[in-house]
Amino acid sequence: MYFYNQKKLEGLPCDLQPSTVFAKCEVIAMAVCLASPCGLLSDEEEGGAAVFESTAADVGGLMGTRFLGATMPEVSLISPSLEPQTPQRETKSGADRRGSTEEDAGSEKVKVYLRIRPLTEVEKERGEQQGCVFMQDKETLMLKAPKNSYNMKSAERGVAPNVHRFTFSQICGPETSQQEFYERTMKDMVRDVLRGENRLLYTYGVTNSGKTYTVQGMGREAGLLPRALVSVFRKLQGRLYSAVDLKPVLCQEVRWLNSSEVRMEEIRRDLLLKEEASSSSQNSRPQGSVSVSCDSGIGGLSATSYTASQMEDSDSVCLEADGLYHSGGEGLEDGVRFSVWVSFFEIYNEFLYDLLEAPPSLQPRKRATLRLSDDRHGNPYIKDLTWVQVQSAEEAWSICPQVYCTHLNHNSSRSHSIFSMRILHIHPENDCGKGTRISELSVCDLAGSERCKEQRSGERMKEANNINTSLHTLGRCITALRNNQSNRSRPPQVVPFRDSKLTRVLQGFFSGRGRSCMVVNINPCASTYDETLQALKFSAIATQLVHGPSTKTRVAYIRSLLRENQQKPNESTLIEEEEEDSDEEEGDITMFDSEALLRAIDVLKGEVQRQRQQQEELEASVREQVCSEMMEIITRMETDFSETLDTQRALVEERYENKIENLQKSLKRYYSQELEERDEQIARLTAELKERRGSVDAPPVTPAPEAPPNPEGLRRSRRLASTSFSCSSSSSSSTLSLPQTGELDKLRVELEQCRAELQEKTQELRRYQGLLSLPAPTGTLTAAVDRKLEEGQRGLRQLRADLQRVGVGLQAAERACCRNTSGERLRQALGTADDTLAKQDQALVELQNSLLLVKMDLRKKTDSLAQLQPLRPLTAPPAPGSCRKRGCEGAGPNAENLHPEKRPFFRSLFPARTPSRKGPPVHTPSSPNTPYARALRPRQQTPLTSPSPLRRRVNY
Ligand SMILES: Nc1ncnc2c1ncn2[C@@H]1O[C@H](COP(=O)(O)OP(=O)(O)OP(=O)(O)O)[C@@H](O)[C@H]1O
Repeated sequence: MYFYNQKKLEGLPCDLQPSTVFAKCEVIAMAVCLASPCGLLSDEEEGGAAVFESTAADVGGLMGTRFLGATMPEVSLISPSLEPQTPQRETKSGADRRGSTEEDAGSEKVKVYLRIRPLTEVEKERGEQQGCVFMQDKETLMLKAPKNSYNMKSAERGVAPNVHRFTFSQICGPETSQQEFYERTMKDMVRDVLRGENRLLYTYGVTNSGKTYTVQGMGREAGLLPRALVSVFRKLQGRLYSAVDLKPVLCQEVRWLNSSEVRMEEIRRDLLLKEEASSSSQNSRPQGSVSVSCDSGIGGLSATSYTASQMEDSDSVCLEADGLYHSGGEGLEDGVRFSVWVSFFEIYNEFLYDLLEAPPSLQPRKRATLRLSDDRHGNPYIKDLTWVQVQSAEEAWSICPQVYCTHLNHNSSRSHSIFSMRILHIHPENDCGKGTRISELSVCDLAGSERCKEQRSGERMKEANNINTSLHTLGRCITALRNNQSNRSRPPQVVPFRDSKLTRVLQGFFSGRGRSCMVVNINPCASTYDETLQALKFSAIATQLVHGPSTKTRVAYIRSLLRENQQKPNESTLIEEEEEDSDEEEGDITMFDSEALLRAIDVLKGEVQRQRQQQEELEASVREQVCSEMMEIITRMETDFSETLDTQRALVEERYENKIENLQKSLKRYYSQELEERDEQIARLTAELKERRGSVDAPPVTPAPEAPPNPEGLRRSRRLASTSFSCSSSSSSSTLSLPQTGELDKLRVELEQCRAELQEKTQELRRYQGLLSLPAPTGTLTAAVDRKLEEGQRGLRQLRADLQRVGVGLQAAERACCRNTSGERLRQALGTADDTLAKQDQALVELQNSLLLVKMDLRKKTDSLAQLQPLRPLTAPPAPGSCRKRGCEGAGPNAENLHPEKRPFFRSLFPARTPSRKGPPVHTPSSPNTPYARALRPRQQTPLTSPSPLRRRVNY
């Protein structure tokens, strides 16, 4: 939003792409900061200033501070060059650079000088200096924010650094004299101007920083301008063109004046000089010999009646003679005569005023404004600006200081004032001024930046706004120029010269028609620290500017263009002539006639056309190439994608097939185990039941010697193996049921044996009963036992039927499991099987209970028999294989304490036949080895467990 608004302010398009926006950020940030010369230092500006500083020091710094959220550097650094200056480069700024001003054109940085003025007496008394300005070395200045400054407040909030470092081409401290400063700054410029170059020097600084002192001077300390004038005229001594018939017009053209015009020019000059002389004498008379305000202090310059001592002093402030002067015009073109013309105007509230228009006494009350126009080459010039030919430095100064005084009194440096000196280089053979070259030296004293908030009245506020607007525009122009220079790969940015009068007037010096140099004035007072800081930031951009190509470069370029166009014979002669000229002397664009320039333009047009066509062809081929490459990439991507998709699909399918298979296997295994367990359980129960039933008739048996190895594991492994091999076919059910059927048959046979044995025993028992003539209760007991046995047999039959049903159900479940893995159906089948098994369990439990009851009855019966034993007649021979022979000592009193299930069934049933020998029961060959007895032996060791839950669901 911030940038959007700024762009609207700047008139930039708002539909920029993000990348473009970021590219523009730097410019905008700088523009925002450059708006600060108004002195309105808000907190936001301080934040923006930090952005600016980082930008100036390092292009990446902008993102670093503002956008990437990097921490604020403690010290900001602003340098004229992005790269550190090498010592080689520094040494070049000396005498070596003289005479080679153009050799590195296009790469040399714009010179920015800093001048720190000393404190005045008043300021010293006020205790102004608080150590906020340090000269680190001749090129580096350190600023440290004083306590009450805005900058310090911002620094305390962490939004701006409180120490700033600026680097300049050269820093001149308070002790630097006017002469020294002139030599460092203006001397070379004067030399270049006399050689035909255009030069601009402009001073910038806050109010009361010493700009006027630097340009004009004070008292006997002459400033840069009077020194430059003196230097020029001394160097041109004896070479001046005294006639007034050649006059500079438009931007940089010369016009031949007719006699009446010459006369008019002479009258104007006389009037100005006379007026100046009279005003000076008026000024001097009441003030006596002390003419401070208008006195240049330079010997020979002032036309006013100075005292003798002043003149002497003035003479002593003589400019140091340079090489050109000593050689009596050495370095100047031979035979060329020079005509010097001066103009002076100001830009006040964005209006141009001619300060040489007419003597003040002749001026109407309301001053006329001047208009800016463009010549046929598009160069701006001030229409109707007064140019006065001067024959000496005194004449030039006699006009200008007078106007300076007026100007100062009138506007008090609230305008930008520009003094220009045009030197016509007149060749004696050139008729009517043809081929006359013009060079120009301009000195611009920019208005000081001021705080708008201190300008309470409307007029002052307007002045300050206009000053700041023009300075802001100057800053934008410099920024745009710098961007164009530093980023040649991008299309050039439009430099907004037309946005203010000041930049439009100075445009030529920034766009190749000459060179500029900036002088920054500061005062070391703590009270103006914030304004000083802003002024330095403003100047920091200028330090990064590079001089544009000089006029000579342009001339050479035009010549090269014309050389390309040599096909036409008549043109070649012309070019030869021009080449001869060029060998002779380099000139500026005015040396070409219009035909040659038009031809050059045609060549350029053709070149533009050719390049455009080339670009179009290149673009078309690039587009085609990009399209085909993109298509290739897209096709490759499609293929890769479909391949990946197929692979993924196959993988997923395989994974799920494996999962299903595993699930089926695990289900099969689970239900096979379940079936096996059930089978075994049923078999065990059946066997137990048979054994129980058999034991009713069987004689007491000795405990089984050692239980045979549990066939359960073998059976299970056998069944598992058969299950795994038999897979899901129905054959698995037959495989499972075959051994079961055989066993059942076997059991049935054994059961029949047991039954027969039981019947035999029953008969024997009845015989005994008959012998004993037992009372009724015994018969009742026997009947109860019989009844119970019958019940047990019924239960057994029932159990068998149930078992068959369960087997069928389980087989059906097995088939369902293997055929269809549908969980629901499987669960239903399992539920049914579970129910059946539960019922069977219940029936078994009931059967067990019945057996227990039978056992209890039998025990009672046995007890009764034991009581009746002494009453039995000894005549009766013992039956073969009776209990007496088998021995049942272990079933004595100890046996009574055992659990009914754990006591030997037949021993408890027939205790009378238990052998009397002690020790563990021994399995004798005579012991009955019925299936029931065999089944009973392991049961005696392993009591029947309660029915386990039949269902263990698999969680999946
Ligand atoms: N280098 C210097 N040596 C001694 N005194 C100086 C120097 N520079 C400036 N001064 C003094 O500082 C005061 C202010 O200078 P000056 O009037 O030139 O400032 P300014 O920037 O032109 O102000 P304004 O913008 O208001 O015109 C003057 O009294 C001047 O004599």
